[in-house]
Amino acid sequence: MDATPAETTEPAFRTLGGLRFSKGHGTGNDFVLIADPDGVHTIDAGQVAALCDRHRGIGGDGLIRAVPSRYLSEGRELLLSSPEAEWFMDYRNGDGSLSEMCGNGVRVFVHFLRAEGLVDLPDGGALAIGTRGGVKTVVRTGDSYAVDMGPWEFIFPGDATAKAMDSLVTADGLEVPRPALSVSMGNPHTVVALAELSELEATRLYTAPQVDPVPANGTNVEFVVPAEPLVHNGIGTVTMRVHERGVGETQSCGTGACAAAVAIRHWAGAEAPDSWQVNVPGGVVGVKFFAGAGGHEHVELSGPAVIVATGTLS
Ligand SMILES: N[C@@H](CCC[C@H](N)C(=O)O)C(=O)O
Repeated sequence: MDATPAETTEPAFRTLGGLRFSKGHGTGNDFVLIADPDGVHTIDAGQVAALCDRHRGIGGDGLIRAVPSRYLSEGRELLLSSPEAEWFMDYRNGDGSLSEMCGNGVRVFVHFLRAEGLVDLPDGGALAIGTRGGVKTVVRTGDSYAVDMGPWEFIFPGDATAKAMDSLVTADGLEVPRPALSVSMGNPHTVVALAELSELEATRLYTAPQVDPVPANGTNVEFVVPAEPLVHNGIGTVTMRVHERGVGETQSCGTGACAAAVAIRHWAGAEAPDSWQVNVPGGVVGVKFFAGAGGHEHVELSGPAVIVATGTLS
């Protein structure tokens, strides 16, 4: 019987051979990172999915290409009003789809730019980053980063102050559909409150939760349990699990943590604090609300960033 010679290179990687990559994460939300200072590496959706494959690729929840903003049409548009946003975070989900924003990703992105020697950011310094969700300013404290994520908004129209929910979510392990609130952080989120940690543990996220009505471009779904008591020393605490659009269940989601804090603060009413701790399976991130430019309330996300490896694609 003739033996078929074994392939030594995954087909999707062939045109990427020799490309350097890093692997990094923010509270367990992990990314393949590629520096493209000359704007020459087009990585298509199939290649992103192959690189992010956990069995046959490097493995990651998403892929981030670091490219000067001037090489992308979206970046050039941002440069008109924010010339300081020299670097653009070209983010893809693990299935190759685009998302407007990634909160853990932007922290890891800045850490990667530093590690590659592409920026010099002193402790306490700030860096403006172009993203498909607009320009985000990132402030460094050691190897932790705080990101001005900009304003939040409810996705579905209606009386914002009166509404407690605007959709229903069904997931394996939860007996009845649960009320939820859909919040945009540039990308879409639907936040479901559960009463007990045991319910959060019982929720199975191998398959995508069903959301009705679903936001126009799909949604990330966050399941959250408020701490008891909710507020301690002026800080609110919630525990969260997330099913991400274009990925599946992840260890953490920065924009999801912001959306979770928005929803829980809204449900808690006037006495709710502006500072939040969000516990996720991969660690802890901080969320703060503050008065931003133009009289809009902004959300700040803070947390660590880690680079674990660098290598070269075969
Ligand atoms: N994990 C990210 C969000 C990544 C994008 C998301 N899957 C989407 O499609 O919107 C984060 O940390 O914010």
